[in-house]
Amino acid sequence: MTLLSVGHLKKEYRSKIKNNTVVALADVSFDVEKGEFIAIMGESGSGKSTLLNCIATLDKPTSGNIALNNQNLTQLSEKKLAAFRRDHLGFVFQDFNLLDTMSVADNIYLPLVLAKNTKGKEQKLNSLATQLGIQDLLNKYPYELSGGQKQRVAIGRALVTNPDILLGDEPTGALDSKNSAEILSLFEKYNQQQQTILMVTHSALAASHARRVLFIKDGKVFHQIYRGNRTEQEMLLTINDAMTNILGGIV
Ligand SMILES: Nc1ncnc2c1ncn2[C@@H]1O[C@H](COP(=O)(O)OP(=O)(O)OP(=O)(O)O)[C@@H](O)[C@H]1O
Repeated sequence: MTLLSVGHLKKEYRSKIKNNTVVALADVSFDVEKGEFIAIMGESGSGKSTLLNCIATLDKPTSGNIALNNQNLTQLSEKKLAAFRRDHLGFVFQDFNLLDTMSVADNIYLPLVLAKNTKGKEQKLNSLATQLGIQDLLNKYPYELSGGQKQRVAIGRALVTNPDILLGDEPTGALDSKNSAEILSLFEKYNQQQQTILMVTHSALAASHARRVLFIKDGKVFHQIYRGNRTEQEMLLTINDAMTNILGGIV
């Protein structure tokens, strides 16, 4: 079943000062099936974050369509978009974006509180905390945590509303290799439970955990690799080959 459909997406940024235009996305089209785990790769400036921000409804495309569950997001009002983000999307960022003035538990509760949907919140928190291995951190504050711990909390906050899709912008970008591996195996675990995930990354190693990798170049989807039956190691080699042969090795 198609969950997300991106059609002929174009995004131009106009510079008011220099009066020039940057085409961040020229013509991007792809579909995401429910339960997929997709990594988006491309060299710096290729438009990965722009694409993710348009899907996240944080940025407006110049033209084209984005539909989630057949609902066209490019036509929703600002007010409806805020509710849409809250109810349907989960976000994980490179720099965690936790609120330092709130405990770990309250950070995870926050999306439920904003949605006025706090029924059963303790049970949801406890279940996530067990899966994420953060039971002992719930009364701590984000500034007391390591990067890996912060990202596990951020995943809890992203998933507490059962979002249709989990969006990650370089979710392992600020982590060392051990913590990156832990976060990626959590992504894989949730994906095995049918959580749809779309993640932007520079890292071939991170992308090798995904089931499909899309390469963005010249503002378009230039190439894609399905993992199929490849092991992570085989997928990593395939991604590295693609980066060398197709993108010139500069992702
Ligand atoms: N708000 C903005 N105003 C003007 N130009 C922008 C803006 N945001 C992005 N751009 C330009 O759009 C292009 C794509 O940027 P984007 O951040 O999406 O790339 P990226 O692939 O995520 O890069 P990186 O990997 O370095 O984060 C770049 O040329 C960038 O300079």
